[in-house]
Amino acid sequence: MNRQVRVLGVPMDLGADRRGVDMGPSAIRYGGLAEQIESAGIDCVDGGDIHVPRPEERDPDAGSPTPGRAKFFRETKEVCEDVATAVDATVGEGGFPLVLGGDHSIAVGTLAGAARDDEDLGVVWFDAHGDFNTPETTPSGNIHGMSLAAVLGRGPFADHEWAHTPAVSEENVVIVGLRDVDEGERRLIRESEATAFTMSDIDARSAPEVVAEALEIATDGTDGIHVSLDMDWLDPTEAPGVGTPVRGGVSYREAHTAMEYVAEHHKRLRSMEVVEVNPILDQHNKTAELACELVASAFGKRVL
Ligand SMILES: NC(=[NH2+])NCCC[C@H](N)C(=O)O
Ligand SMILES: [Mn+2]
Ligand SMILES: [Mn+2]
Repeated sequence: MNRQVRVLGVPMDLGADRRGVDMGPSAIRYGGLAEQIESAGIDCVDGGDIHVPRPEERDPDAGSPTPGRAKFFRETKEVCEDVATAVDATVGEGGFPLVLGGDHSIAVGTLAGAARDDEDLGVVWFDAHGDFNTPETTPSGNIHGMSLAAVLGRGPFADHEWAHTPAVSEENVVIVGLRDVDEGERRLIRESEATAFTMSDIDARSAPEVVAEALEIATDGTDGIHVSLDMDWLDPTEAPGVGTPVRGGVSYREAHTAMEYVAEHHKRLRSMEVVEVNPILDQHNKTAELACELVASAFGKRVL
């Protein structure tokens, strides 16, 4: 990577059921983010945090297209618009936005800000989950389980300009590491043109092979790629500090190798986010520290 990295914290917990994920950005900074990025030989500045409404300022049903089925819709929109503005400015100045969550709903803002009207953007979504629910299919009403569907303009998100990012086409979207999918969400993923590599694919073919293909799909015919790293992609033994852990995730080494492959595409890399770190559920900040290490690998840090 040859650009200056600008760190942007988003202490967002509106899109998730588990309070504590709002402390993710501090935990990641405290876990040594700046040092790790600098050890990869990359210049880094901290752009501070985006404001997230306090609990007493929130209304769970305001603005939701289906009341109760997309909780904190209005507040999520406001935060994502601010994230988009900051990411857009960073990209515009030739910097590289690294967005720290917070829950995965912030991806809506990151992608809106990273995208450019006349360009196509590829997305690699490292996650145990598809985040492909819509307000019609969600079992929880939590927007972090809908963020990818929102970006793609699925269901009622089609009518919401802040969420739907037309620069991202389904054929350039790849989910990697899928192992927990809801009933209605399964149908949406199957019918979509997005590619989903499950943990079974990784078992059968190896993580490096699957990740290499995912990057190929996301870069093929696009002008840049966004990498979205949900820490629950990893096995909970490595990353216990997440709100929705699922057994059977990738190992520590597989995750590093994947990020090393990401680094090989540094010229196409437009933006990255690391989400779902919840220090309240963590063990001695292990998950946040791992997040910092993985970022360094994605930015080119190597063993030798
Ligand atoms: N970004 C995440 N951790 N998403 C978890 C989503 C869980 C579940 N599929 C839901 O819709 O609520
Ligand atoms: Mn996710
Ligand atoms: Mn997840």
